[in-house]
Order: sequence, then C-alpha cells, then structure tokens
Amino acid sequence: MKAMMGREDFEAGLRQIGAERYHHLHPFQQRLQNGDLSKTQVQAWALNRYYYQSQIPVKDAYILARLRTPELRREWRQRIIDHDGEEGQRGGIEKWIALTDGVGLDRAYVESGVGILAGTRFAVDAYVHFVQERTLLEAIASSLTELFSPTVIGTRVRGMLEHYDFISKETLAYFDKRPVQAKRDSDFALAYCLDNARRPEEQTAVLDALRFKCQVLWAQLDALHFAYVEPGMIPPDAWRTGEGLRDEGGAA
Ligand SMILES: O=C(O)c1cc(C(=O)O)c2c(n1)C(=O)C(=O)c1cc(C(=O)O)[nH]c1-2
Repeated sequence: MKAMMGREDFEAGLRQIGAERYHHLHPFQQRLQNGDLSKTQVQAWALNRYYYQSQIPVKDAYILARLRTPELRREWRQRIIDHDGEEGQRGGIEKWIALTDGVGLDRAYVESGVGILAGTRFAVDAYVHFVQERTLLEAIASSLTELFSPTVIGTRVRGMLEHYDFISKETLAYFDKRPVQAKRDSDFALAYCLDNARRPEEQTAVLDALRFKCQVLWAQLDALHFAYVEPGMIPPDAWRTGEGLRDEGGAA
C-alpha cells in the first residue's frame, strides 16, 4: 500500500506537476509571448479562450453548491463575482470581451461560440464535467493550476505589449487583477487540499486532478496550434481569417 506523504512532500509533488506540465511550456504560449504570431493567430486565441472564461463561473457554481459551510461558500463565491462582475464593477468575462474587441472581433460573434474549435469545447466541457462528477476534494484540486498562472500571465502580458502593435494595456486589462486573485484563490485551494487529503488515495486523487487540469489547458493550446499554426489544419465550422470581425464604422 502507498504511504501517506508529509505535507511538504505533497506540496512539492503538486508544484512539480506544474513545473513539468503547465501551459507555460506549450509552443503556442511561447509563440504568443515572443511575438511570433500573426494578428489572425492572436484573434484565434482570444476567440477560443473566451469559451474557457465563460465556463469558469459555471464550474465554480457547481463547486459552490457542494460546499457545506457559509465560510467556505463565502470564499468560493468571490470567484464567481470576479468573473461575472457586480454593480459598478466589470467582471472578467466583460474584460475578456474588451480583449476580443481590442483585436477586432465582433462581440456577438465571440459570445455565440460559433467558430470555436471542437478541441476547445471538448477540453473546457471536460473540466466542467470533472467538477460535477468527481469528489469535492478533486474538484477543488483541479483549480490548483492557478498556483502557476501569475508567472505565465506576467510573461505573456509583457511579451504581448512589447511585440504586437495591435495590443494595448487596455486590451489586456483582463490580466491586471488576475495574478492577485489567482494567488488568493490558489492559496486557499492549496491549504484546503493539504488539510483534507487525509489518506494516501486522496493525495493521489489530488495529484491526478491537477494533472488532468494541466491537460485541459494544454489541449486547448494544442487545438489552436494544429488549426492555426502548424500544419494549419482548420477544421470544418471553425473560425477562419476575416470572419466575425467588428464593423469598424462602415469601412468594410
Ligand atoms: O492566463 C492564464 O494562463 C490562466 C490560467 C488559468 C489556469 O491555470 O487554469 C486560469 C486563468 N488564466 C484565469 O484567468 C482564470 O480565471 C482561471 C480560473 C481557473 C480555475 O481553474 O478556476 N483557472 C484560471
């Protein structure tokens, strides 16, 4: 039988999964931050990632419904507020639309989800299903990729501002608050997992949930890469250059 890991080894195991499998290592992410993508390819990224953004509060609502104390629910509901916004405060989804606006995509087209890659849809839906079907501990553990997001967000934002003339600070405003929110959320989720994985099988389940989530992120970038970079195999029904663009005041 597997032995129980100490708290420090368990945490180190989680961090190693991120070091080896998180999407900061993906070639599409590296091209994005190094300025190696065309405007069309950046549009494809912004369009597809909107679907991930739109489903995050949905998956958090499933988790919220399973939490048994007001303290835990108060903590978790903040995530939904961050994405959906509230009176007088733009949420993350709205800010992502500012990003797709900024790269010239039509809002209604983006929100419709028409044109996103099947790979994006399947990966994101798998994440939502995972939190519905697995234990609460695994559902919470699957958010732990956020332990690693502040670094990749910083690199991505700096790189995009430096390399793309069609990207401004306003376009990327979505990312302004994310590192602080991600740290708060992942500190909480990490403490929860360290405290609540009390048997070796539960520790294994937490590690596996984090591996699964790394795959959810990786698969989304794979889909973008194969369709829009190499070999550039755009599936039927997926967005193509020039589609879903904003009407720039009749200049069409
Ligand atoms: O830009 C990124 O690289 C990145 C990564 C992740 C992540 O690691 O899942 C999230 C986000 N951003 C993000 O903006 C976000 O709201 C978010 C929520 C979650 C989650 O699993 O609950 N991950 C992420």
